[in-house]
Amino acid sequence: MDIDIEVLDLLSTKTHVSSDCKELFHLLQKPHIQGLLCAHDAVAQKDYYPRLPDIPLEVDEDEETVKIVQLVKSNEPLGDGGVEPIVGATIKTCEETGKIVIARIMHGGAADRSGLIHVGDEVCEVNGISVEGKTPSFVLQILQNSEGTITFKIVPADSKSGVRESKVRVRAHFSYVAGDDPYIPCREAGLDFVKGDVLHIVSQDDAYWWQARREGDRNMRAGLIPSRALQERRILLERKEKEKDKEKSDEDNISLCSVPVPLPALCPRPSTSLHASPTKCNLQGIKTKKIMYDAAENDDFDREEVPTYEEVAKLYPRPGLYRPVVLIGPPGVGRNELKRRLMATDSEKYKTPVPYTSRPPRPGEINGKEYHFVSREKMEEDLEAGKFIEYGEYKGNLYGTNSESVSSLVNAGYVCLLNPHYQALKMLRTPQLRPYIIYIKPPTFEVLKETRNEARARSTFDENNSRGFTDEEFTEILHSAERIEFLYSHLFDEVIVNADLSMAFEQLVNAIHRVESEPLWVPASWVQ
Ligand SMILES: Nc1ncnc2c1ncn2[C@@H]1O[C@H](COP(=O)(O)OP(=O)(O)OP(=O)(O)O)[C@@H](O)[C@H]1O
Repeated sequence: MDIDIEVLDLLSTKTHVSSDCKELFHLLQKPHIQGLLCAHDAVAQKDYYPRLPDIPLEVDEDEETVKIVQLVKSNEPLGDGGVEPIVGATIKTCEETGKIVIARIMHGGAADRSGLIHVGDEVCEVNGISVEGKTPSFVLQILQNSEGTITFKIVPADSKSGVRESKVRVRAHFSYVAGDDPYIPCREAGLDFVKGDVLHIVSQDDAYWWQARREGDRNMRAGLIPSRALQERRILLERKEKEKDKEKSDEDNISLCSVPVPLPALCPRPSTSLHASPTKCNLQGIKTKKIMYDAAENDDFDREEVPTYEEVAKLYPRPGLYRPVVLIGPPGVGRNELKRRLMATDSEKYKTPVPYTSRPPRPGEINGKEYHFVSREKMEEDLEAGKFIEYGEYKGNLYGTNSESVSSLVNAGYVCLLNPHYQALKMLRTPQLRPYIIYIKPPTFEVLKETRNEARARSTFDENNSRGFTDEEFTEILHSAERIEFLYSHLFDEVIVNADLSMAFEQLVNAIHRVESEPLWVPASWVQ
């Protein structure tokens, strides 16, 4: 800084200076250059807080194996079972030797950034106080009572497992609050996240506690999260508990009232499916009613997957090759309306595949326009061969969407729009199709009723009459929504609440634009 002033003085006295000198004169007066020079001087003169004490010279016996490390106390964890955060590491008593050792280094924390402390290092002294034979809480007490820098005397672990950062990214399928977790070894070291967050897993060394950062988070320090194995165990345990509670309450109910009281049917349920997945073949504005699927609700507790984390990677958009857009939602929520509007904006961009049916064509129907008409035998053969991404039976006829119809639209450069029954989701979510799944969610009962009645919306529950929705049907939409969310919310890429139709449509257009133009997270297996 002194030199800066000197140079400025010198230049200011000159009357004729070159353009370079003028520029230098100008630059040296800039506040950020002066700030930089001041910072340089402060570091060079060790003029900063806290001032590190001199390293003790009386290092004993085996100098080779002892390390003196000084760290500045900060708000990062050094704990054993949830004590005050201090330097970004946790300690424990080694079961074999009884000595205090470093149990875990938090990625990006002070200890990690120093590069001087490693897992397994033995802590001999803290601030000159021997901790031999002491407990971790004794060490923590010293740390809690100390100010500024902390000096550790450490015996390095024999084999320092070079902690290399993994590149794994996962999408969390559950939300986590470390503060509410009674099992986390150090609450302050935990990382909170919400369902859908993408996490960068930096260490999976511990079987139960991984270290992770939220993707895009500027905080360099990683936090502890439950490992997949731990979370799976928890979910299964929770489910068991719930089942037990349910059984118990059922037993109680039976003892109170031995005759089961049937619940009033909310709306007539149509026939049950031949196979799992249903289809909705409403194309190019042709309203053909086909509620034909499994109305049984036993899929509610039939979720064989335990959704914890899903490994993801970025998929970069490829010009001219668009990912199919799948609209999922409860029947009646407005998926067809949104799809219709989209196709109306640009019929040369958005297409929907023509479904197949074993039903004979009706007068005026053209093969390949409303449907591809095929024999039942042919359709059954193709179903058997797994050629359909969704299919079902309605009034004795088979209906379905052939996967080839989807891929030929995609390969021809169209944005392929699909609004299948939700049970078809798993079949659709493949590395070949790479769909972008948008869940169309109903708003609250009041808003649903108000918006639909205001717009004179037509009920989709009664194929024989054009009439408005009934209250029971609105309730049914919300009930189906709950089931879909329970079963499949971990598969949604995006959620759009269809309250105000034009707002929902705008969100849909924006979502499709994102899919076309931005790299997005997808299951890692899709990009390998
Ligand atoms: N946000 C909205 N506000 C008002 N009316 C809406 C809204 N969204 C959809 N509708 C109307 O609700 C009715 C049902 O919509 P649509 O046919 O799109 O339902 P769907 O989800 O395709 O149901 P299904 O799968 O049973 O055919 C239509 O009359 C549609 O215009």
